[in-house]
Amino acid sequence: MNAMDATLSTPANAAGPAEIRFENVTKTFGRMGGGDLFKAVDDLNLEIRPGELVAILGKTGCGKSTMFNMIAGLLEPSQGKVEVSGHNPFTEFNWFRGKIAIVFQNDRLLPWRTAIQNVELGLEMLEVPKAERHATAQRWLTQLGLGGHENDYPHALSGGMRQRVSIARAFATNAGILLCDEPFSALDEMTGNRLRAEFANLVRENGKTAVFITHSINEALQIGDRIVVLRRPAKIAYDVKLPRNADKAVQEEIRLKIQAVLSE
Ligand SMILES: Nc1ncnc2c1ncn2[C@@H]1O[C@H](COP(=O)(O)OP(=O)(O)OP(=O)(O)O)[C@@H](O)[C@H]1O
Repeated sequence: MNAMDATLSTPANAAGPAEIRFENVTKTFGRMGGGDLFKAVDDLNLEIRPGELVAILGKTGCGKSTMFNMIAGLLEPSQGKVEVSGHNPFTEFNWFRGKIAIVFQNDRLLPWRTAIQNVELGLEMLEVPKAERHATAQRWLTQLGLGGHENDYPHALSGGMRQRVSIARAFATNAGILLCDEPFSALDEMTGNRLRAEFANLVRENGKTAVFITHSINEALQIGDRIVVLRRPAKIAYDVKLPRNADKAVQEEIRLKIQAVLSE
């Protein structure tokens, strides 16, 4: 199978209407002190289906975070439309409570709360009763291999363990959509590889839709059902669906194509 064929294969769990949709989206920013508007996203069209794990790859400053922030409802498009589950994430911010979870590069744990209290945080905000949120947090910490560390404070945990806590926190809220901004890039290679594989399995087993921002072609190949490469300002330069367990030759072909697109 060549990369061309790979674009035709759809992940088995990706179906139905788009969960995340960018329709002719442009985002411009005003420069400090006036002057011309700066375009970070340029007439972007993108549809992500339920259950897809999409790696978004692009050079620094190509608008990945701007896209991410529009999905999360933190930024409004200057033109065009962003829809998530059929709703407008910017104007219907309250509707999205508990429906989107974010995992950042930095674990963003609260240092004065234990691991389990950090996982419970999102559930507290959703007003889940105490006993239920405790049991849910416990279950996700155990699932992430942190049984026995529930009462440890973040400073007592390694970087990989802290990122496990933040992943447990994201899954515990039961949000259907996960937004991940380079969550493993600050970890050493072995820890990152292990956690990346576990994370991808959890996303698939739990039927989540995930958008995963990365700078790394290897990471995108390892994790994505689909890889979207952006040019600057953000516009799709290449969009490929990866067959599950793609063989080395297919991966290599896709890697070369991504390298070529990124060097344009
Ligand atoms: N609030 C803002 N005001 C002005 N310019 C901004 C703002 N936010 C982002 N930009 C600019 O828009 C462009 C895209 O930024 P963005 O952070 O989305 O890129 P990125 O692909 O996530 O970058 P990186 O890979 O370095 O994280 C950059 O040139 C950035 O300087």
